[in-house]
Amino acid sequence: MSFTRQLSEMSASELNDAIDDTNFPQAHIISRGRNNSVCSTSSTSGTSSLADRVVAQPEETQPPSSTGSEEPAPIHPNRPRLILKSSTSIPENDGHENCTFHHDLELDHKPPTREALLPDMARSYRLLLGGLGENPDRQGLIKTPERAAKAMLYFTKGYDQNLEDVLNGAVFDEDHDEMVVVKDIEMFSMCEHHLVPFYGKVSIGYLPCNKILGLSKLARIVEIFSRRLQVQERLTKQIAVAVTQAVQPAGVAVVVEGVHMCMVMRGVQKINSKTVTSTMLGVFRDDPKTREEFLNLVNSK
Ligand SMILES: Nc1nc2c(ncn2[C@@H]2O[C@H](COP(=O)(O)OP(=O)(O)OP(=O)(O)O)[C@@H](O)[C@H]2O)c(=O)[nH]1
Ligand SMILES: [Zn+2]
Repeated sequence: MSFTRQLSEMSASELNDAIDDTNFPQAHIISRGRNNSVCSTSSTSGTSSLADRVVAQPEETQPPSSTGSEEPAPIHPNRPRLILKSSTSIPENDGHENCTFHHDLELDHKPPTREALLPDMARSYRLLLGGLGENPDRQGLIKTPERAAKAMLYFTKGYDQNLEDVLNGAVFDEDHDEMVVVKDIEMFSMCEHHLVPFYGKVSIGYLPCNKILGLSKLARIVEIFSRRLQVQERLTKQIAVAVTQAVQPAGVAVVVEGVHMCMVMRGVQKINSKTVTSTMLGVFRDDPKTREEFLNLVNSK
């Protein structure tokens, strides 16, 4: 079973199940604003040494490895590698492992590509225009159904992507044991309740265990999961789980700050409110110093 398929199929509760109980995400509130992504590496010193901030787990409490003996021994034996539980609840591959659209939305049809959906989608938009009392045949609207269908496919193009392809092998063996943070990654997503956008920024940190990830791949992971119909909480968790699957680090931290247009343009109409969600796994959850170091880096100018 490919790890890509596991993630694409997971509901929020399945993601929770996949994360070892000791690493269940906690919520933190932060607020700040910056536009550009910044990659930071931080050295640990003095009282915040690596040994201090790692909470070593006794052998018997280690989460079971999904790959068994294939896991390389960590360079730092007292740093537990964060490994997802084997996803026994995930059904076996039925030959549609790349068809994440099918799996995420639990639809019956199995389109060979999502582009094949365009004609039906365009017809639906044409009906919608009629429903609005518009004339879909007037000059300005004649191509609108097709344009809107293409736009919607773009907004949800993450359904066409999978983690393995996106990583493209850019996982490197490296004896680096300090925190890596890529912050302020722009994010555009679609609220699954109202089909209107929410947007904002994502900050990701991880503590490597012998493996590092190509930096751009963190932003690409954000794209995989933000370009779908989403809720912010699930998006946050999926990003953290994907980073865990990619490099099995000692810990992963993800903070997402989002503005939901369903709360701005309609409904409660609160134009200044922001939603902040976080997922803290491994040492980021267990060790307050590590979490604080991450949040300081995320909040620094
Ligand atoms: N938890 C969560 N809720 C979301 C997200 N995006 C939208 N929502 C909420 O989904 C809820 C849907 O509530 P409903 O009462 O069914 O729909 P509604 O009548 O349009 O609700 P209002 O937005 O309050 O007008 C609203 O409270 C939205 O704010 C999200 O990413 N996470
Ligand atoms: Zn909404």
